[in-house]
Amino acid sequence: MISCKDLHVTFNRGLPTEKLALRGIDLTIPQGEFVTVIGSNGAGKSTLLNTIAGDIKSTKGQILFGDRDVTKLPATGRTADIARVFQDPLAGTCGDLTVEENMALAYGRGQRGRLSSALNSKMRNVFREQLSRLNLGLENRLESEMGLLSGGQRQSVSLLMSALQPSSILLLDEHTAALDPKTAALILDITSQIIAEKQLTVMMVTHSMRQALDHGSRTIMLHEGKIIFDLSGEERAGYEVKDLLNLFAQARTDGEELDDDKLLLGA
Ligand SMILES: Nc1ncnc2c1ncn2[C@@H]1O[C@H](COP(=O)(O)OP(=O)(O)OP(=O)(O)O)[C@@H](O)[C@H]1O
Repeated sequence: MISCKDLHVTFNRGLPTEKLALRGIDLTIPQGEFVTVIGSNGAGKSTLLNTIAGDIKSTKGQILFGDRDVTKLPATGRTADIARVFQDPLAGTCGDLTVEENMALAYGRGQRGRLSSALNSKMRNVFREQLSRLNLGLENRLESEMGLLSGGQRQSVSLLMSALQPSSILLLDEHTAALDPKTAALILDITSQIIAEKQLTVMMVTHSMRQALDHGSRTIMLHEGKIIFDLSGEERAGYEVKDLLNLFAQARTDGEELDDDKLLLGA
């Protein structure tokens, strides 16, 4: 479970460039729930994920994993709980290492205290089996340098690496945005399979309202550092993209319109 209580983040505090990026986020995600996160540019989506991961320090409020208060814990103290996949396929893997070496690093996280990062045939079999799920032929490229793979192939491996880790939380920050539509669909499919198999608690940021409604069981929308709606259950099941746009319009009492082309075009 992830709980954020009155979470605030201010960048450049006290400077003319001060920016209130999160303004009191109250959010509880039970273990095993898959939440999609939408919002216009600069709404605070990445800041929220990065603060939960410990890369950004909150200025006020609390973050709990289950009943454990992790607010003051640095990112390194949270890596056992969290797996992440980023928008940039280069961000989650090491280009100079081979596919199997990258996967061994993720696998090693789950086997602490053992000589698990030394590659052996059992591990290679696990990696081959995982990679064959992708139907990209990567099970035959264990010894290829990661840097030689395409963006989509690399993102697929990042995702499988998150499944090899022992973590219970998966944070996906627009992880299909840089991919072509066919590869993006494949990655989303594998994402859903991994989430279901591991019963992960998931936050997936997306600019596509359609994707946000089609995946997971709950959708939140951020705007100017606040959650402006939180949809789940039957209400969400009957929603279409136009309904999300209407909700956004209703939440903006000042009549402001959504002017994020990416969000709208990615409908
Ligand atoms: N390190 C930083 N220093 C100063 N301001 C920052 C920093 N990181 C983010 N911001 C600002 O905080 C606000 C929220 O940014 P954030 O990246 O979380 O938005 P986002 O919803 O992920 O947007 P996008 O969809 O464009 O990626 C923005 O105004 C952004 O410019």
